[in-house]
Amino acid sequence: MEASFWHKKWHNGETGFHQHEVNASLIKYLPTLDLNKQARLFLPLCGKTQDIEWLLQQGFSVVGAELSELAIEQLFAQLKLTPEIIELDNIRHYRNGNLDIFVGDIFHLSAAQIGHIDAIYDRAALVALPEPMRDNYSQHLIAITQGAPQLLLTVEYDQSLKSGPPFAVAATEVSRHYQGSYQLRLLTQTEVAGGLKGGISAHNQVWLLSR
Ligand SMILES: C[S@@+](CC[C@H](N)C(=O)[O-])C[C@H]1O[C@@H](n2cnc3c(N)ncnc32)[C@H](O)[C@@H]1O
Repeated sequence: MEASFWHKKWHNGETGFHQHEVNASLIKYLPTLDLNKQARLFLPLCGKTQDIEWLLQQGFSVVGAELSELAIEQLFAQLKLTPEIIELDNIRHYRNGNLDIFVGDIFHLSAAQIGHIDAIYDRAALVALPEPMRDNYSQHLIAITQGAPQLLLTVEYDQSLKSGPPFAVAATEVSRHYQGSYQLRLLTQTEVAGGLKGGISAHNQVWLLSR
């Protein structure tokens, strides 16, 4: 997906992926990461997800990466926080208290900029990217977080029936990206009620990727 695709989506308010409730799988399965109370979580391709506010309320530090500055302006407004904005090479750092958001292309974000990460929460990030980008994304994610454990949400359906995003990511693909760095555990698989757009049968999966 080109950057222009996402900028246009945010500009036109076509953000059907944005959930108005905290993600139920995050609440249910976050304890499987066995984090301490002050842990620092990374949300790649974070948008303006409500999950950020919930994680901050639990006492965690949150780090995000997002292409759209509009999304992050909306996020800080939603949180009623004023960001300090720092210009870095190729990326802009919005921060306030326990919240750090890097605005720009995640592929420009370095391990030094992101700092220590205790765990990754990937909701609608891996599945937002077309297949050729997913190989680079998964390896980059491991590299900049030193292989921090992950809670990973994926969706599986017949890709020939619909184009992404979200893209179908099968269990075999999750293994291909991550089995070299993690132990993989499928925590749950549930049918998408009513199917994806157009009623296409689909399943959501939640993975725990641990060391
Ligand atoms: C499907 S949305 C998911 C947003 C969020 N994770 C959520 O659950 O609401 C994907 C997001 O990734 C952002 N994005 C796409 N490509 C990106 C990239 N290369 N670097 C950083 N963000 C990117 C888009 O702007 C979009 O907000």
